[in-house]
Amino acid sequence: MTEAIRDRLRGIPVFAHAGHVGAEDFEDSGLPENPVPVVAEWILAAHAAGQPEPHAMSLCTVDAQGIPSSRVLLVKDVDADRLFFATPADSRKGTDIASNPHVAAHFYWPVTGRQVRITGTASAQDRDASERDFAERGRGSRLSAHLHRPGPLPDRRTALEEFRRLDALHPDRVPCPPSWTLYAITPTEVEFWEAGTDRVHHRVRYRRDTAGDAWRHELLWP
Ligand SMILES: Cc1cc2nc3c(=O)[nH]c(=O)nc-3n(C[C@H](O)[C@H](O)[C@H](O)COP(=O)(O)O)c2cc1C
Repeated sequence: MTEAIRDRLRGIPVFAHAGHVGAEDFEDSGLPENPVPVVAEWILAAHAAGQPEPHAMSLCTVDAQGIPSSRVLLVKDVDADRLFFATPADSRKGTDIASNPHVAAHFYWPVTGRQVRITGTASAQDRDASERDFAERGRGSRLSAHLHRPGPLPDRRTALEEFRRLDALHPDRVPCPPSWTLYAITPTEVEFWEAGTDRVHHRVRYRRDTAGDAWRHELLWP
């Protein structure tokens, strides 16, 4: 008889690769006032430690009926206050954000044993910013952005044929689809979590006060 799934799952090691990249330093060197640039630092630290796609985050949106859904997206930029991602505005996530801007984002980097959870609001950026983002994508990504269509796909061959048709149609410049949109997430809460020895993990939560311009932080029990 094969080993029960339950036993197999419970036998998988956890935090085996956590590198403790600056684990103790994060608290001891004094916590920064603004957590947003630290998210970028943690992405880059995970990249340096060999984490594949360290800039991939899950993004949870909520539809007009209050039903949540999540998916993985790549972070395109981080500035002092915001994280940026790009997607079609008429996608499920884009439609959700249009009716409810509240989002949750999440990163987990096994190689550094860290996670970051973010809550905030998402807003569409202007056409110029969206077209600039599109222009910097690779040719394959630019072409495949034109494959985004509402409704079901009859079969996979249809998508491959359409990709070849678009490739021939746009031998040089690939136009930016009108729905392609750069979004900014403005966090109101950011929680940093780092695996600690003996499972005494580190947790620091930042929240913006009601005025929205000052960050406050506190340590949380593991
Ligand atoms: C690693 C990874 C990165 C992704 N990056 C993006 C992205 O930057 N933009 C995007 O629209 N979809 C991206 N996707 C696909 C999305 O996860 C999702 O399937 C798609 O956007 C449709 O989502 P929706 O139907 O909820 O709107 C990525 C998927 C993975 C696994």
